[in-house]
Amino acid sequence: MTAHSSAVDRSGPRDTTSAAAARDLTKTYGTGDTAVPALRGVTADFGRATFTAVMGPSGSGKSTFMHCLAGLDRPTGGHAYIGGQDISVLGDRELTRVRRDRVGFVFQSFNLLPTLTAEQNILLPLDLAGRRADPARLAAVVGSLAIGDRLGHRPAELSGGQQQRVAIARALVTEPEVVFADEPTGALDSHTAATLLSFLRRSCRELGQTIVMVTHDPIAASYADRALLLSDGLIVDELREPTADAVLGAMRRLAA
Ligand SMILES: Nc1ncnc2c1ncn2[C@@H]1O[C@H](COP(=O)(O)OP(=O)(O)OP(=O)(O)O)[C@@H](O)[C@H]1O
Repeated sequence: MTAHSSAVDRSGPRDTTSAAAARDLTKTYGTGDTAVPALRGVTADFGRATFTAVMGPSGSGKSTFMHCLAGLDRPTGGHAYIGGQDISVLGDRELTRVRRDRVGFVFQSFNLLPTLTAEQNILLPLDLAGRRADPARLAAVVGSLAIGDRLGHRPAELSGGQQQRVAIARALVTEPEVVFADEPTGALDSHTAATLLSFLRRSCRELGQTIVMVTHDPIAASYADRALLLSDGLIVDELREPTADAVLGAMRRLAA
């Protein structure tokens, strides 16, 4: 069975236009007495051009969920789909290609290469894939992130917020099916974080980018279209157009 045909079998996402999807995803670390069930059957759809925040208490499985969905880690059971393709059945080389060509990543620590300029960092994933940048896409991403006047600078010459904007541009320029962001504002002050979250929201609206963001911060989650709440390896709540207060209330109910 090819990876493509497996995406339309009965266990596949009902809505094959989803940018990403999870079906009954499970992940257990370790075995026997030391086994830790980090995901216990997570099903979710991430529609195209939507911005979802994944929230939950520490240890609830947020990072594990993102890693399994993005092909950074392998689930123990269930299926993860990127653009309708079941990535849980892929071999290592195919999975590497999916991560390189179809997924973008933004991490708390920016992960820029210090010896490269901002522009070289942004174009690095395309260079590694032997692809050329679509000039219109590059201009749209750079314009949306307002970093046009910083392209010749190296990371050390940029503020934290500017570095994270470069990292977001690097994630967006390949036109990935989905961008996964893990605590993208965790290392930034609140004002810089707000600017960055506005950029993420705009990239969703203006560039049609699908974004899945793991965060602890109810204010960060309020920039998303939807917040999924994880607890003990399961999705236990979903908030549409979440406000920071609504997210805080849902988190408090969870803690209680
Ligand atoms: N490599 C690992 N080996 C063993 N257990 C792990 C591993 N990674 C995560 N876990 C466990 O799996 C559970 C979920 O962890 P995960 O990091 O996904 O949670 P999280 O919600 O992202 O937490 P945090 O908000 O603290 O980052 C926790 O109980 C954690 O201790």
